Amino acid sequence: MPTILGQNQYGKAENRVVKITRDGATHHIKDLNVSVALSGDMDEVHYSGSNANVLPTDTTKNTVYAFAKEHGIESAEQFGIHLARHFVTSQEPIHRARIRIEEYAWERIETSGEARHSFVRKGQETRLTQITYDGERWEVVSGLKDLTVMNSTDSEFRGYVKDTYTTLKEAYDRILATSVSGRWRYNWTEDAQEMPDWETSYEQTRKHMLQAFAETYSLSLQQTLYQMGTRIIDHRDEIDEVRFSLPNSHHFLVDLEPFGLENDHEVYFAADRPYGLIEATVLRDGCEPRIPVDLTNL
Ligand SMILES: O=c1[nH]c(=O)c2[nH]c(=O)[nH]c2[nH]1
Repeated sequence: MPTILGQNQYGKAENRVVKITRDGATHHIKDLNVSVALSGDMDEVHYSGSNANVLPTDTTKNTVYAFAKEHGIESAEQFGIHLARHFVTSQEPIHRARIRIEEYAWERIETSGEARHSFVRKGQETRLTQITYDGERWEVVSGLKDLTVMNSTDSEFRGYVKDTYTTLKEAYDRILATSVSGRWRYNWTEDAQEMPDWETSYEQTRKHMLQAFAETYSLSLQQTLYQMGTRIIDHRDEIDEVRFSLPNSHHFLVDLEPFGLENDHEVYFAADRPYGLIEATVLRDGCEPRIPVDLTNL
């Protein structure tokens, strides 16, 4: 049966680009997911396998990252227009470019200090609680999940163990990003104490967690986690135990040198997996750990 080629397009999908613009101590962030689809004179690559008209999808990816540096990201629309025009006008066989962009919104975490490089993703988190009562004892464990936060500086990771399989380069200034899953256990007992104001307790616990994340100069995510837990225990008398499960959402600096561009901690590739997973409980001294080790069981 003879066949003919119908509509076709190709390109690199879901290029996760994070652009940090540093204005002194105030950083600005643009976080995009950019998909490129090109079409034009592409019959031959399908019919005979000739790649003579094919700009590699790998190149379309590099272009996204290089343009983030060269032209900046003022808006997703402006960035998409730039890219689409580039592919169609610079490559004769390419007649049409479709650039799809998802943009993730970030809000600044306000802190008491001068630094303005900490952000929380908008509209993401889910608040949780679990209440257990056996006729005698109450246990209230509350928490949250999917609270995504980022520090665009003030994070290092170095001085770690190096064995035969270690290739990781020491980081002196990296992005620290995570999606917080946390649970905290209340010490409330019916007879002994007035009931906490649960709404205020949640708001304040969340606030201390975010501020500790923002204000800790991080030597590891483990250290940041411990600071977040400690800040809660120190400020909230009604809480005896905090457990966190923190994925380390890796952001890799993109090598723009092959394009003659310097990347001074500006353009990052946001990887979704694999990720480090850092988990720990922080306890008020003398209290028993009761939050399960695996938070998915709660
Ligand atoms: O904060 C970190 N803690 C680690 O244990 C670790 N391991 C790693 O490869 N990167 C990091 N980062």
